[in-house]
Amino acid sequence: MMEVSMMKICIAGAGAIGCTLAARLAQSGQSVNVLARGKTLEVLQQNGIQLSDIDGDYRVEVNVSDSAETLGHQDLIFVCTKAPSLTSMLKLIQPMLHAETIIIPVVNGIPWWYFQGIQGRFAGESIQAIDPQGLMSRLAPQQHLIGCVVFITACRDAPGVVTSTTPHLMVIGEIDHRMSERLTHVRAIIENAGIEARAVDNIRDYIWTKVAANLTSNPLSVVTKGTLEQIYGDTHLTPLVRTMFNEVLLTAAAYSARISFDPQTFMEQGAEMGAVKTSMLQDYEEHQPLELEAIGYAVLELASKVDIPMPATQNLLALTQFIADQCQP
Ligand SMILES: NC(=O)C1=CN([C@@H]2O[C@H](COP(=O)(O)OP(=O)(O)OC[C@H]3O[C@@H](n4cnc5c(N)ncnc54)[C@H](OP(=O)(O)O)[C@@H]3O)[C@@H](O)[C@H]2O)C=CC1
Ligand SMILES: CC(C)(CO)C(=O)C(=O)O
Repeated sequence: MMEVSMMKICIAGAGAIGCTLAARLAQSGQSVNVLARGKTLEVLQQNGIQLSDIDGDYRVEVNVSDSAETLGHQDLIFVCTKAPSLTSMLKLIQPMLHAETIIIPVVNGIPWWYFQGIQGRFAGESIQAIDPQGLMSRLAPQQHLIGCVVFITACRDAPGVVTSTTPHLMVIGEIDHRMSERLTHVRAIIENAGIEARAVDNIRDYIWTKVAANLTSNPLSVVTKGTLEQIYGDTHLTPLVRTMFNEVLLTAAAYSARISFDPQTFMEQGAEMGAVKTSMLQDYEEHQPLELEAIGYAVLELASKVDIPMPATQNLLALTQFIADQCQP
């Protein structure tokens, strides 16, 4: 393990991704604070975090609280909630911020800060689907943010107990595309925790890549209850998936994003992942809110700004929304 200088680190949200990160960071010698609640808070206080991943099994102690005031000022906060909980978590972490605090949202979908930190036609605009009042931008101002795309597959078996069966990769980038010293430092901290970490000057390209994957599989999985092998392999579904890929790739291209895969190869690899349920199908089955705004409606909004029609995606999102609404208590 190489030497990296210590930072005061907090994981805000102790679910599948949060526990994976917290355990790996704590295992690497970082002192990790965790902001958690309810049953997870109790379990973490009593037993710590139990993680099984491809490198082994860990049980780690972490300093955990449901009070940001108690945890105090932090240098680095990984916000690890589902997209619908992001605003409330950004409110909760306010007491932990100091002038130099870095906030890394580890959340799927188009981020609220998409038009911040860059020039161009839409510079500084809010995304209505995610942050209509600009509240998130006020709670987590641009200078605190580093963007992130997470390629970790993790499952919370029980509160504080997480299994992950794939290699870990996190891509991080400044939202204004600078290769800053703090970016290098954070990359080293993540890498030192045994998670492959890439520091990039084009984080939005990675965001589009991940959104394309999520948008073509997650909503359709809720409608069909299909697994990844069915969505990307069943000939009844693949024409629709291909059409949605084309729509999202055209939109990404209109924002000059370079996507690093071709749809055919991606679909073949997706089908090979087997009987995997998407996270959105899992949320649906657990009656949790779906990440439709960040993964779906935000993309439609971006498409309409540049006059790209996305009829197949739009129809599928409407269908998904209808099904999700039936399941609300
Ligand atoms: N899991 C995966 O394999 C992958 C996930 N992602 C993305 O990463 C993000 C995080 O996902 P994941 O870890 O799976 O989500 P989880 O639902 O497992 O975890 C979210 C955690 O946030 C906690 N939380 C939410 N609001 C609060 C709050 N106000 N106070 C305290 N805790 C709070 C939840 O607590 P509680 O349990 O009490 O509700 C939960 O423990 C999502 O955007 C997801 O799409 C990306 C790639 C893969
Ligand atoms: C497995 C994958 C890539 C499917 O979109 C995913 O990230 C999810 O389930 O949310």
